Amino acid sequence: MLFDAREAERQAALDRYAIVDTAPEQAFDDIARLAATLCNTPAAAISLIDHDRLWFKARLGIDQPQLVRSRSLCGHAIDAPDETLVVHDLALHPGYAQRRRLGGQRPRFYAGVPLLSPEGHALGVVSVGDVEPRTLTPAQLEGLRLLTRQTQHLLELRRYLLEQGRLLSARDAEARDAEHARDALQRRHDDLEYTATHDALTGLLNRAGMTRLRAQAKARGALDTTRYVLALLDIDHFKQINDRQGHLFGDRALCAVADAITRAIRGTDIAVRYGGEEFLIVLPDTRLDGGAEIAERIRRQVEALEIGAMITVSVGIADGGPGGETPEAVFERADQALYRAKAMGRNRVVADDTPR
Ligand SMILES: Nc1nc2c(ncn2[C@@H]2O[C@H](COP(=O)(O)OP(=O)(O)OP(=O)(O)O)[C@@H](O)[C@H]2O)c(=O)[nH]1
Repeated sequence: MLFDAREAERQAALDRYAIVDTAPEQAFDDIARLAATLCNTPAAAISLIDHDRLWFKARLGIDQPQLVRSRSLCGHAIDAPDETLVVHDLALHPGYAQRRRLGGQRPRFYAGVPLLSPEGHALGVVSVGDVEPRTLTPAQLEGLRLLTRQTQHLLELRRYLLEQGRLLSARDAEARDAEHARDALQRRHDDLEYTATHDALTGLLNRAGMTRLRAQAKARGALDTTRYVLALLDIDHFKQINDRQGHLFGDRALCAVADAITRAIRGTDIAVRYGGEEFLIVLPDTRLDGGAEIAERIRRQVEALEIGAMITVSVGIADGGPGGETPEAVFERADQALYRAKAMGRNRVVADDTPR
């Protein structure tokens, strides 16, 4: 039971390196070659004890990529993790059931240094082997131990780099999530801003949108430095249309008028659904006669609409420009002109002619 718990901890320690069944790596291969050169043996290996097998991270002169754990010599690493095991002649130790083949021959000589984790768990063995019985000099044994220590450092470095890679990708994922959240928030903000500043029925700017636009320096500049025309457009007898044709038809008529306005103006002009059936059109860089032409074009287009009932509009226009009058005063004059258009019988454009 105690053994099971210790073995589980040992296996968990090995698993943290995520190294078993990975591809060969030059640094580990180099250490195995150094061990073979140092000890003058035809075989050397860096092996890891994984569940019921011994898996070679690096091997030189060994035919199989892994061994059955119970038939390997690795048990010594677990039984005596601080000791180097040297078996001068395996043939004299029938207990060591050696199935491993070294270049097709049976191994006779084995020396292995346990490979430990910083907490002292036996992860595997750095070993050398030969097909002849033999021994190692004290210097060779010491060298093998030093190479084992280097392997431990290499394992730690490898685990550290893996961990850093994992942390980096986690941070990248977090940054991506934050960016998505920011984008979603921005989209939500844009949606709310659009909803707040646009009329849901016609898609034109609403009064709040117009106010927001007026507050923008660019729009203020356009009205302060160039001549412009304000047009106030009102659908005639709209109450009657609603009463006779129903509210849904009334809504359709409002959309059709908004479309007619949008079709008649330029991209730099501004159309606003100002009230229920009242629209404000701002025509920057325009003189009164030009504004009257555009207003007349809209009026004709509305008159020509074929939506099931005749619709007409009355339009009052006034011009403004740099210096003197505020846009509010120009608006007031356009409103007066609209009033006169209504009074003169509707379905017409009236330009403000107040002497100034
Ligand atoms: N269907 C619909 N009707 C609206 C909407 N907003 C305002 N109205 C209606 O528009 C009508 C406006 O009526 P009035 O202000 O009396 O003006 P009018 O009937 O157009 O008369 P004149 O402007 O004098 O030609 C009212 O009946 C409102 O209920 C809307 O979004 N949809």
